[in-house]
Amino acid sequence: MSSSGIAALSPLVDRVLSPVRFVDQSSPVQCQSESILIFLAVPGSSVIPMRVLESDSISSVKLRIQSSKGFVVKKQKLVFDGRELARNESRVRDYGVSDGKVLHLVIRLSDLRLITVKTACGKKFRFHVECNRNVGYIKQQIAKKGDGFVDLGKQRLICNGEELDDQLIVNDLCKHKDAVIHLLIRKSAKIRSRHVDKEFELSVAAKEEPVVVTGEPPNRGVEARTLIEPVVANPNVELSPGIHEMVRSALTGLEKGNLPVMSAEGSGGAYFMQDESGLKYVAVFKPIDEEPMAENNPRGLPLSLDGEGLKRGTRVGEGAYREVAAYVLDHPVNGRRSFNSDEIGFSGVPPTAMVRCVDGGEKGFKIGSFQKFVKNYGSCEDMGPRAFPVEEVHKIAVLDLRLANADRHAGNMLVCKEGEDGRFVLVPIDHGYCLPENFEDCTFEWLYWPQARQPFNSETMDYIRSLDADEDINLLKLYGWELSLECSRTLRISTMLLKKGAAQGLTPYDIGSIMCRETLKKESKIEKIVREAKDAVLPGTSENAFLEAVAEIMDSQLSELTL
Ligand SMILES: Nc1ncnc2c1ncn2[C@@H]1O[C@H](COP(=O)(O)OP(=O)(O)OP(=O)(O)O)[C@@H](O)[C@H]1O
Repeated sequence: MSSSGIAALSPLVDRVLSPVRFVDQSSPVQCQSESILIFLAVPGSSVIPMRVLESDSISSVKLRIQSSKGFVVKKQKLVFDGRELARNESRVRDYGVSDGKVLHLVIRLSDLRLITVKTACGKKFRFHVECNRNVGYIKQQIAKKGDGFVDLGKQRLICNGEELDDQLIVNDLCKHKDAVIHLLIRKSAKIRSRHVDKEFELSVAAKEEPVVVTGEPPNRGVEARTLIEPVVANPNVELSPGIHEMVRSALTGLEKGNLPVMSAEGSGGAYFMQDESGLKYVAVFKPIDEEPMAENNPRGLPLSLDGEGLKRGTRVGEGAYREVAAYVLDHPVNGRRSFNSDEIGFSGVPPTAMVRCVDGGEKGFKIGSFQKFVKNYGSCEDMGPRAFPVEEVHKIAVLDLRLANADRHAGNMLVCKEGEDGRFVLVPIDHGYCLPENFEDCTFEWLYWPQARQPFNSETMDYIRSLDADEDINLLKLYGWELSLECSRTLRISTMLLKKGAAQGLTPYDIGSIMCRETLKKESKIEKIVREAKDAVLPGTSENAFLEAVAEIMDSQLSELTL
């Protein structure tokens, strides 16, 4: 990768990222007038100006960020005006992005190290490097950023008495806690390096002294004094032994001093809780106050102005409830989810509960979802979908269709292996945006997979037939979450669509295509059905009568479709 591949996020930005394209000679004026200057805000650094065309697709903008800044497209999340620019094929202007606007870029936290170089005479400059850069690259940056005062050829980096090879990776430098690194320039100067939170600090000093580099991953929010307990709104709900065991194990881990480790991925705070041995993760804790656009979000996302979450029809601070709801509603094949059973659900959502975690912060505690950690081989983002068994894809499709999930991207399906033949098993995670108030942002990664075009098998059909949205709403109420009218309407309509569609022999693809918008601006078939039903009933009509109107319109649309 070229040297421009780093996030050189100094206040003096080297150059504006400008669009590279084949210009249509016949309409140069139009092309120019579309060009706008936007700014990328990246946590912990100054903004990056970027020139784009309003007609650029989101994927092409991400590609340009990748080629000039090095952040892999798959790991980027762009947020504008409180909304994730989730549809890669949509255009910049579709999301209302115009000249001078700021886009927030969320990337993997652990991928960056902020390097601060201080000279003996007080000169200071900073730059970022990614963990996968090597020592030679750091030297280049020091030479470049230091206005040539540190000649490339005269830099030497020493660790444990041995000169570091230029090929050594930054991540390996920070691997061992308390590693001591000397960076020598000519004979007399040296650079002191220190790993502070996610920063990796180097300071050039006149005489040599050993300094400490810690290789700790960034860790924020949850601190050493943390203790955990389940939160149950209804005293009659007895949590299952498996959930108690998960909490107990994380608690023992904390008591032993095994602190939560912040995940590098995701747009909210997610912490891996360790067991007593410190060798195993047992759970993932996602505090409410660190959700995207919540007050303590650690990924640099701004506060939501109107309380709406990153996806339309969701609320900031409700993500943890939705996570728990997805588990509670994931009924086992042979019956309903019951409080004190650990039976795995049809779709395999890992056991999830609400917990309260005492911490050293201002409030003294954090509340959030607590989900069993699932050992995995990566996510569906890391491999093509062809190898996944059809029923594995269908079980996730059923869950997403029932819950109108607005965040089923490939990174939210973990890939595991089972049995002696190493059969692939998919585990759905991250349900903070399920059961939205409307269908606007529903997107399903699996929709484009070949398995989605296969019919449901008989076991899945039986399961779908057994679903009952009213029962589900009552179950959630028992757990302490009374769904709003809008969210319960979503659950009722999506369950209705799944049941009716499956009964008519439609595939997950067919049903998913009714639920998801084809493009950002074009309403989906389900939205159209809901709109027509609203138009058809009189104001003040009961919810049941409204749902009957939805059912009637849905029936006629489905029969048109099957014809
Ligand atoms: N139950 C789990 N078992 C194992 N790993 C998990 C689990 N839940 C989450 N993770 C890991 O933690 C990371 C962050 O979690 P998650 O995706 O739920 O966070 P998020 O902030 O909601 O992300 P997103 O930006 O996708 O909405 C995931 O990428 C995944 O690697």
